[in-house]
Amino acid sequence: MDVLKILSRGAKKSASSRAFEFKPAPKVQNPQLYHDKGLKRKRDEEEARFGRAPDEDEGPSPDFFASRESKESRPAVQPTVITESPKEKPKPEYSLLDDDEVRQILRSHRLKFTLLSNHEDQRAKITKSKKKKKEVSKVKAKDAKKVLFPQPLVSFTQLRTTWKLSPRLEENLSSQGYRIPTEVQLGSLPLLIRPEEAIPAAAAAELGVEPRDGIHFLAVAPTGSGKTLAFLIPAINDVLRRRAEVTKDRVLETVVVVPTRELAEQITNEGRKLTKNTGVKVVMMKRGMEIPAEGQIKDDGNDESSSENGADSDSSSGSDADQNDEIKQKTLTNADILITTPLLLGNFLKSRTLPTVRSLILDEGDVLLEERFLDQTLQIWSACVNPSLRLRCFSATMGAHIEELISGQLSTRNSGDHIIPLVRLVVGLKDTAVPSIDHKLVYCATEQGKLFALRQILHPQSSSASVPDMSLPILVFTQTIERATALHSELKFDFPAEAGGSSRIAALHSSLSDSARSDIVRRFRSGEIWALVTTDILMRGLDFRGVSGVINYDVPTSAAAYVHRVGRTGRAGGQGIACTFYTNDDVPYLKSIANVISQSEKQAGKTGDGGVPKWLLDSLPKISKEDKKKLKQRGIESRRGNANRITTKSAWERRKENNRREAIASSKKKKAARA
Ligand SMILES: Nc1ncnc2c1ncn2[C@@H]1O[C@H](COP(=O)(O)OP(=O)(O)OP(=O)(O)O)[C@@H](O)[C@H]1O
Repeated sequence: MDVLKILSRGAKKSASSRAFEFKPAPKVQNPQLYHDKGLKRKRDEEEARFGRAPDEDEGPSPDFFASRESKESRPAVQPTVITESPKEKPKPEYSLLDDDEVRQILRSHRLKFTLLSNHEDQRAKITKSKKKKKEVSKVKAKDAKKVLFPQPLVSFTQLRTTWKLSPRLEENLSSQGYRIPTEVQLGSLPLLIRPEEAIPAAAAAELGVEPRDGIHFLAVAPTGSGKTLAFLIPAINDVLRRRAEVTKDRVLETVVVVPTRELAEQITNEGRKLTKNTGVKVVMMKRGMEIPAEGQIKDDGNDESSSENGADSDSSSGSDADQNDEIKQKTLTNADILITTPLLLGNFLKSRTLPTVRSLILDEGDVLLEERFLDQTLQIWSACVNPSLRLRCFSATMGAHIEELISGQLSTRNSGDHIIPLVRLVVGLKDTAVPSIDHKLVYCATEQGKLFALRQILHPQSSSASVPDMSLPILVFTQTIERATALHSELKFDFPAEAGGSSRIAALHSSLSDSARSDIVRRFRSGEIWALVTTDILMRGLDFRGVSGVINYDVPTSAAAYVHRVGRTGRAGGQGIACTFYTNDDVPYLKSIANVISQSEKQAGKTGDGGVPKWLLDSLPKISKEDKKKLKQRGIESRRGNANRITTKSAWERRKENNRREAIASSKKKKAARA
């Protein structure tokens, strides 16, 4: 093994490996996936036009978020109050893009908005007519008319000037280094912050919708395209806006549901950065936590966004305070925004309701509405009984059945004639594509061949045509916990002591304790761990900025799983490589993955055979629906309970080899020191 080669790819500086530098993630110049140069010029003009503060002679614009002093020193301004009657709606005091400009921007960024039906009668009509094949095309034609062209966000500065975002929130965004909105942010933010302005009145009237009371929203956008900010910014702004307009009391306003605790932790951290000095509190749901009933805890006026669980903040004086203390001892979550997994909140809820929640966000919504989480997600949804509840659902993949389920659920919640529109945004041409990265399919004759190929990637000794050149850190996905553990044991002693030894590799799966999982994620983020072996537990939503590559040691069990796994690299416009090993056992199931690769390359405008040669794509067999389902549930059958096939040597042999290696290294060191 070429130790020097390994060391030169080193990670975090440590006492033992001071000489090795962690290879930084490539700088992201532009977080957008789709933009053409012609349009960029156009957008620069837009930025010049909208990215400035309003001129004085334009008159003051209403500012709900201005500090008390500045509000007092200004002449009284009538805020843009959302009035009851649509006729009385005041005109916005800023100019918006005209229809042609909007269409041009949306098209060139490949953003498509559709108004979906969530009205019982309409849905019934569509279902009925879908049965009659002849009428399907009519329905499609009718649907095509429901394309929307809402105002896009041309720059983050425009959030403040045009969309009246809280200045503190805007400051926090800016201090985090966000400059240019990504496509999904460009499309969603105006619509989620001020739908009544983002959808032109004429278009709303033509489509028969009234966005004044908000919209339900479904967004499908590539992995790593910034969906988290697209839902967090409006959620935080809603809290600030309510505090400025209605009441300062802290109530649980938004619930964000995500499939794993790692993702909950990540979103909570992101939320806390954005809410710094705003007084908005983002809390991650933990075991044993309770949510206070409305009015149980009064707002203490502190900025608690940095406290761990909300139970340890100072309280106000008097009897309320005593009562609060008592309640807080039971670790109540005194939160504005709660981030949770379905199980944690579901366990707390039982038959309770969440009457104050106005916004339910399902991040990775498709998986939350699939069999595994469906009951708990619907339980949470039903507990959100506030008539103003708005659903926001985000993912990189979204099957048609999930959209059906959402619109069906919404139609059962409609009350009277007042129907809240359901808008879908799709970024890119197809959701089953990851255009931002290089995809490689690598054939291995045997399971041992996979191990050999992985070792070649981890420790390149000679250039090999069969495996791509990948730099560390990498994520390695296996099919089961047993296989992740076995692969980790196999590779544990591969890194020499000078490079940090076995501490450079770890395995993360659901059998570990919460604290062990958090610790591994932390060490992987910091660059201490160079190769993380895991299961599908880490495939969704996790944002490890430095990850330069993903290896599918075991083939993913669906096209969606492929999209999410490989999407852990090449994020925010960065580059990455995804390498998928396959053996003869995988060939019958490879078609859907090969299709994703081919689709991704098409979207990225790549020509040639690239990751999947045409002959392979054409020759792969199609898989039946039944087999697809079975594969998703159980994985490749021959790999189940067969973790031992991963190893080539016994643990005893590996340990012996490692000891010998370490002894040689230390004697070399001693010799060098003596010389
Ligand atoms: N406007 C922006 N400019 C630069 N970087 C951004 C921008 N928006 C988000 N990012 C960064 O992009 C990365 C990916 O964002 P995020 O995790 O929200 O992606 P995602 O779309 O939710 O991905 P996934 O589908 O995998 O969950 C993060 O590191 C985030 O900080």
